[in-house]
Amino acid sequence: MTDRKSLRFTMRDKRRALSAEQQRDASLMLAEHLAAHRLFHLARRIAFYLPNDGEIDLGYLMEYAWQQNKLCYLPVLGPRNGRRMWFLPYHSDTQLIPNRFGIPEPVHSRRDRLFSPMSLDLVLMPLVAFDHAGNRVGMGGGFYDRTFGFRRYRRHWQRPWLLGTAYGFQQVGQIDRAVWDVPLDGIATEQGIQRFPAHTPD
Ligand SMILES: Nc1nc2c(c(=O)[nH]1)N(C=O)[C@@H](CNc1ccc(C(=O)N[C@@H](CCC(=O)O)C(=O)O)cc1)CN2
Ligand SMILES: Nc1ncnc2c1ncn2[C@@H]1O[C@H](COP(=O)(O)OP(=O)(O)OP(=O)(O)O)[C@@H](O)[C@H]1O
Repeated sequence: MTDRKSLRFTMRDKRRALSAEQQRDASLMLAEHLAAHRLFHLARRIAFYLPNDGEIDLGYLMEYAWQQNKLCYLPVLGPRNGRRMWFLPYHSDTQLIPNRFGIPEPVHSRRDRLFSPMSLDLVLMPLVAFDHAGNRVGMGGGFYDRTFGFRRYRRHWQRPWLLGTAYGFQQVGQIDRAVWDVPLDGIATEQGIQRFPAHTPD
């Protein structure tokens, strides 16, 4: 097994092994950190995800975002060969259907894919492991990297801001950056938020 593969394996196991109480406590703490953060306040259109495979749950933060009249979005997978994602609005009455990985996503038609991921202000990105420099290992599909690849070429308009969300224990020593990896602007865990200032406005 390659390093990346075995890292995915151990971290995903660890994530799934958390008790319901540990998961809830961490999710609440994460929501408190993010709700108090400037990037969250400045953002109007925010991409969330529904937790899968033991991922840290953004549900509490999403409730708060709705109360604040922010627009919340969820990823939907594009055609199988493209491996790109689109983002669809998500309200409490949005109809969901499981995608090919069993993760619920908003029911939609092709026309709904007109909303560009470029129009988002803030993207909360699930991840499997991260390091001190903001390098990230995801589930291995390359979906986030492909969808937000344009951020690697944007010099002045640095949106959407890309914030990884994870449990603190998902931090590891060092992850090699692949050429297609999109650098994160920060990482939020139940322990707090780390920013990588080279990529964010001050
Ligand atoms: N909550 C959440 N939603 C998300 C993602 C995510 O990481 N988390 N994604 C981020 O990219 C996209 C989905 N990507 C995924 C990629 C792989 C697997 C997965 O479980 N793979 C299985 C084998 C898959 C199969 O062929 O059936 C595995 O590795 O065990 C799941 C989601 C979009 N939505
Ligand atoms: N922008 C891109 N263009 C072409 N191929 C890409 C791009 N981004 C990723 N890939 C391909 O996708 C595969 C998976 O990438 P990687 O292992 O970095 O996924 P990941 O970051 O763990 O997953 P995700 O982004 O879905 O969370 C890689 O083997 C790579 O070939």
